[in-house]
Order: sequence, then C-alpha cells, then structure tokens
Amino acid sequence: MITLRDVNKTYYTEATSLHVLKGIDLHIEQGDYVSIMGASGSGKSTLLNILGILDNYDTGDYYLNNKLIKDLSETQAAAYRNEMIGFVFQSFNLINFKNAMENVALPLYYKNISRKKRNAIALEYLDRMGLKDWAYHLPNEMSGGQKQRVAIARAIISQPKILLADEPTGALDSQTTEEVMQLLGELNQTGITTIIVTHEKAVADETRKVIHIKDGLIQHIEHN
Ligand SMILES: Nc1ncnc2c1ncn2[C@@H]1O[C@H](COP(=O)(O)OP(=O)(O)OP(=O)(O)O)[C@@H](O)[C@H]1O
Repeated sequence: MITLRDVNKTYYTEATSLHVLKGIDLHIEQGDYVSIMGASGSGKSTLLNILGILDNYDTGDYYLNNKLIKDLSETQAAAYRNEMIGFVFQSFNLINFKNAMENVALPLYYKNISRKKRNAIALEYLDRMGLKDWAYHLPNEMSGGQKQRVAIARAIISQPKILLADEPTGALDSQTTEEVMQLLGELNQTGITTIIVTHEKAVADETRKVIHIKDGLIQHIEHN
C-alpha cells in the first residue's frame, strides 16, 4: 500500500540547509500497525508529513496504492489525502468553540451531506468512542483522553484507509494512554493501516512493527 524508495528531504532556510531524510526505503502493507521511533530531530514528523501528503519530498519515490505522489497536482494531492488519510495529533487540534459532535462532523462538511445527517453520523462515531454523552460538550470541558477520542472519531469519520498519528499519547497520562492505544488497536483490527510516531516504548510495543529512525535513515525495523 505504501512504498517509499530512496526518499530524501532537505529543509532550506535563508542561511542554511538541513538534510533531514537521507534515503528512506520503506514498505507498509495494507492493514499494518506500525510505529516510528527515534531521537528528537531524527526526522520522524517529517516522514509522517510526507506519508500524509502534507509535505513534499525532494527526490525518490512515494507510491500510495500504486499512485506516484509527486505526479499529483496540488488539488489532486489534497483530494487523495482527504480520501485516503486521517490524522491525529498530540495536541488534538480540536476547534474550541465547537462541541464534540460538531468537531467530529467537520470533515463531512465538504462532502455535500446535510447538517442533520452529518451530526447523526458524528453521534454514531462518538458512540463508538464511548463518548455519546459528551456530544454537546466543548473541548475545554473534556479530559485529554476524551479530547483525543473526539479527534480520533473526526479522523476516521471519512473512512480513510490510513490513520497517521503524531505522538497521539504525548499529552496523556499512562492510564489514558492505554485507553487510547486500546482504541487505536481496535481500529487497526477493522483494517485501517495505522502509523504512529511515538517516543514511548509502551506505545510502540502495542504495534506490530517498530521503525527505528536515526539521523534521517531507517536503522532497523523491529517486529513485535
Ligand atoms: N519546516 C521546517 N523548516 C526547517 N527545518 C525544519 C522544519 N521542520 C523540521 N525541521 C528540522 O528538521 C529536523 C527534523 O525534524 P522532525 O520534526 O522531522 O524531527 P522529529 O524526529 O519528529 O523530532 P521530535 O521528536 O522532536 O518531534 C529538526 O532538526 C527540525 O528542526
């Protein structure tokens, strides 16, 4: 499903350049459950952003379901991203003045679905996350774990094939981390390819493969 061949990425600033990814070769199968670990600055988020078609790479190839990403126009890339990928972030990225249901329903706004239908679908997803009673609460009335579950519901409401999570448990205590990981594990069981960037071994241990990155290169892949 995901194939990267010799992918390189350099960030250019006015005075300097930083070669962050130095030839990444990677294959991830559909339905796989993968974590990416490595020291701060090793290039994990950069890799995740490229996988998520949020950022460009300079050289090499990235195929997602046999589509070569660098061949897509910006509009095509955005459409493909929306169709294929859901995102979860450490800081939840919820809209503070919208309640949980409205946050979850947001991706459907662009899909020509009536508000009533959008909200009904969002309620179903919140129910799946065990948050039915929190639908009308604002994010700042919820715990970190609850907010992350709202964010996960929002990430999967468009039924993406891939879920990309950048430090999804980075702001959570260990008990809540376990709950969120349980949820991500269950989602992966339904067939969604799941890729998690994490610093936490306990999180990586839950995944099937751990990709260790060092200085912009894959050092080794550990199989759990
Ligand atoms: N937009 C950018 N412009 C310039 N440099 C950047 C940019 N984004 C990241 N970098 C630099 O690239 C390097 C890799 O960053 P990246 O965020 O991929 O690392 P990371 O492994 O995810 O680190 P962390 O664990 O701290 O999040 C870092 O030195 C970072 O400062």
